[in-house]
Parts: sequence; structure tokens; C-alpha cells
Amino acid sequence: MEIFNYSGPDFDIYGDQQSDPLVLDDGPWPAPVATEPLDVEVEVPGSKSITNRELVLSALANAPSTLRHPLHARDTQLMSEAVRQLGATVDEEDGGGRYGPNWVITPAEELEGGVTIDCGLAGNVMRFVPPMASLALGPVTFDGDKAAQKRPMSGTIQALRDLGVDVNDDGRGRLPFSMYGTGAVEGGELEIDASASSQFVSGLLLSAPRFEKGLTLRHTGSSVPSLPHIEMTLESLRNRGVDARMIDERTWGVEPGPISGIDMTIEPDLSNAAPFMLATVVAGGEVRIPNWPDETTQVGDLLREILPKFGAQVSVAADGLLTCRVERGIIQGGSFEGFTMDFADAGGELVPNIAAVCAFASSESRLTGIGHLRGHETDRVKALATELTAVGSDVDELDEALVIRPAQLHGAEWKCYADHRMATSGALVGLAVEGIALDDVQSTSKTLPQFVELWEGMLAGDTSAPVEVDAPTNGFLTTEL
Ligand SMILES: O=C(O)C1=C[C@@H](OP(=O)(O)O)[C@@H](O)[C@H](O)C1
Ligand SMILES: C=C(OP(=O)(O)O)C(=O)O
Repeated sequence: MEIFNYSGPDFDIYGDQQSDPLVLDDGPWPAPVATEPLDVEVEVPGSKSITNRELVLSALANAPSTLRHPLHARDTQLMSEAVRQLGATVDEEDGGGRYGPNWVITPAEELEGGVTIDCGLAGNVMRFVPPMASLALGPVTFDGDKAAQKRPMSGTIQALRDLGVDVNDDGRGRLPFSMYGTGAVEGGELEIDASASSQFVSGLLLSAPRFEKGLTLRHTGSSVPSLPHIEMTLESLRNRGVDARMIDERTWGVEPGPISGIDMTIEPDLSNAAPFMLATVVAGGEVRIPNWPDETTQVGDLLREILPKFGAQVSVAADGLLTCRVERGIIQGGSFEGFTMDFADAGGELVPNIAAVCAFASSESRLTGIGHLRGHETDRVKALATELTAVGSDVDELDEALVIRPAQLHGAEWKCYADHRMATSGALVGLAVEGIALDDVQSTSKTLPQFVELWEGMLAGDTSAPVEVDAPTNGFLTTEL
């Protein structure tokens, strides 16, 4: 394993991204230990997945759109920069949101090529923007962080070729690659192997209304992970007047037609509610999350079913205030039994935090169906096994599963591998274990730049302090697995 030292300039969210392996010179972040039960409200910023879908659809629409309370984090800044580069205008407008301005997006008359898109480490950018770029005239190059160059891209690259787009890559099915858009795509019927990522499907469906014949997309591989995210894509299209539907478990259809402009409020990111809700299992007490949606396609909604497995009581009031309560957390001598849960279809975003808290269970836990997490920001199966083992946990890393048995945990450095969810997982372990230090807590800026402020506020019982919106934004690869 290598550690790199950072000596370059700070990352500028609207400027050039620094894609080399870096370490911020702040040093490791000592994860705070909880000393008393929690009693706090935590307002979670907007959903990454919804914000990014709406940025793409707004840029492809036939009229301007207003996105209220969008997520302002590295992944959405990269997406907004990508749609700008392809010709859309993204303006800021004060919407009174706590975490930054609204976005008003005016679509381009015609999408323009001749640009290089930085995907950072954002799966959404690397899988959603290339199909959009096939509608632009001219060459478009895609690149990203070193860690991003390991993420699967063959589903997108092969699909573009099958749609008649000229793509140049080095044959590895990874970033970087270049493509040459001719300004139009015929579309029609297409087969794809999306077993490595549902985002291959979502990316194609988002641009499909602008294909001459729309798209009938059929998945040919084993199973597609993260099905709720595909439902989210279909729903986003339908909200803009597009005829988009699931034909069967592995086939989706989008009719050609206009994408209308929209004025909408982005839901809070429920996957980012996970560390705060799970904190009650470790520290005991109560965490309240406002604005929990009544109905949603976000996988994070599964937390309402998962937290009770940890002994938590979860309820949502009529005004959308979710309450998650644990009478006796781990630090008060409480306990909960391990469990088995399959994450093949949904919940991959939640697994790292869940695995971390399973390390405190009184019996074995088995988290199965998680092979596709090996292609996420890092190989999350290996990273979790490595870091949990480093703090004393008894973990088996299987091909597609983690088995976690009770053990005495101890302090150690917790490596984040540029992965926001590895960082929040280390913070969860640190609530009950002294001496956990995260090597790269800044990796949380991928989707939650306010993480440190909110986490420390949670422990102090008050998260109302103003938080820096333009927090340093990274995705810096500090340590390789
Ligand atoms: O469509 C989306 O917004 C996402 C789909 C999922 O990807 P995979 O299908 O690659 O797991 C999820 O893990 C990712 O965080 C966001
Ligand atoms: C897998 C994730 O991100 P991405 O959108 O980069 O795939 C995630 O946020 O957990």
C-alpha cells in the first residue's frame, strides 16, 4: 500500500480538478467518541442521484428548469460542470436553502462537443453523460480520478458503439475514452450487460427520449444491481412527460419525444441519513431527520426496515419528521443480534455503514449479494474487510458477501480509499472505540461536504450552526487497496 503526500493547491469545485493521488495536509481526523445518548435533529442535504438525473434531464429539456435544494457536493458540481460544458447554462438563485442555492438550468439549443469531461469519481457522471454526449456534435473525452479509472465502464462503451457512436478507448472498458458525437442517434432496440452497474441502464434511458426511435433496452447478463435506481430514472422521465416504463424485470422502454422543463424540490439524500440513523445504535438516544419523503424511489428508504434489525424504533410523522430511537446503545451496554440480509437488488449504498455497525453485534451477520460493490468508489467488500479487521473485528471476505462475527474492537487508523461511505463507516466505529483516526475524512465531500460539522454537531446535540457550502471538495485517492 502506498501513501502519497499532498502539497498542491486546494481543489476548486468550479475549476480544474486535481486527479492525482493526494492527501490533504490536515492529517488524520480523530473520530469523536460518543459519551451520552443522542438527542438531535439532522437536516440531510439533497439527494445525489435525484440532483444528477435532474441536471441531465434539464440540459436535454425543451424549456428551463429550476431545481430547489439540490445537492452541492463534488458529484453534483462535476455533473453541473459537465452539462455546462456540453452547452447548457446553470445559474444559481437563492432559494433560502440551508446547503446552498437553487439551480436554474437553461438547455442548449444544440449540444456542443469539443470538450473534456472530468468525471472525478462520480459513477453518475461517467455513466450518464456519455449517452448525452452522443447527441452533441464533435469529440468528447471522458476522464476522472485514478480510482475512477478502475470502475467498470464497458456497459456504457459497448452500448454507445452498438448505437453507432465512434468510441476510442484502450480496450479495457474503463476511463479514459473519447467519443465522437454526430449530433443525432437513431436508437431503437439495444442489448446491454448491466450486471456491473444499474447506472449503465439509467444513463441510456435518460438520453433516450432524444433518440430518433427512442430506446428499448434489454439487459442480457446475470442480475442488474440497484433496481430502485432504475425506477428512479423512469420516474424522473415520467415527471417530465416522457413515456418511460419497465417492460419486464430486464427490459425498459422509452418513447421518443420532448422532455419538459420542471420546477421541483430535491428530496433529502436518504442514503446520507444512514450514518446519522445508525449512530443511535452505537450511542443510544434519538436522531430526527426532517423532510423524509412520503413516497420515494430512493434506496435509503429501506433504512426504515433495516434499523429495527438493530433494535431501533423508527417512525415518520405526518409532517415528514423521521425519528430513529434506541433505548440502550452499545456505549450504554445495549446489544443487538447479528442478521443476514441480501443486498443484490438494492441498498448497496447502505452496506458500508451497516457492515460497520454489524461489528458491534452479539452474533454473526452475513451481508450477501454485494459483489457489485467491488466496482464502487473502491472495492468496498475488500476495503470493509481490511479496515474492520484492522480495528479488531472478525471478518470473512467472500466473493459476494461479508461475514462479520463479534470481537473486541480497538483503535487504529481507518483508511477511506477516497470513498465517502468508507469514511462515514469509520466514524460510526469511532463512536464507541477510542483511537479511530480517518486518513481522509475529506472524501465525504463526494456527496456530503458538511459531514464533519454535522457529525460533531450531532454529538453536541445541535446541528444548527451554519455550515460551509463550498467545503474543500476532493475524492483524493490517499491509499490504494
Ligand atoms: O443511479 C444512481 O444514481 C446510482 C446507482 C447505484 O449504482 P450501481 O448500480 O453501480 O450500484 C448506486 O450504488 C449509486 O450510488 C447511485
Ligand atoms: C456507489 C456510489 O456512488 P457512485 O454514484 O459514484 O456510483 C455511492 O454513492 O455509494
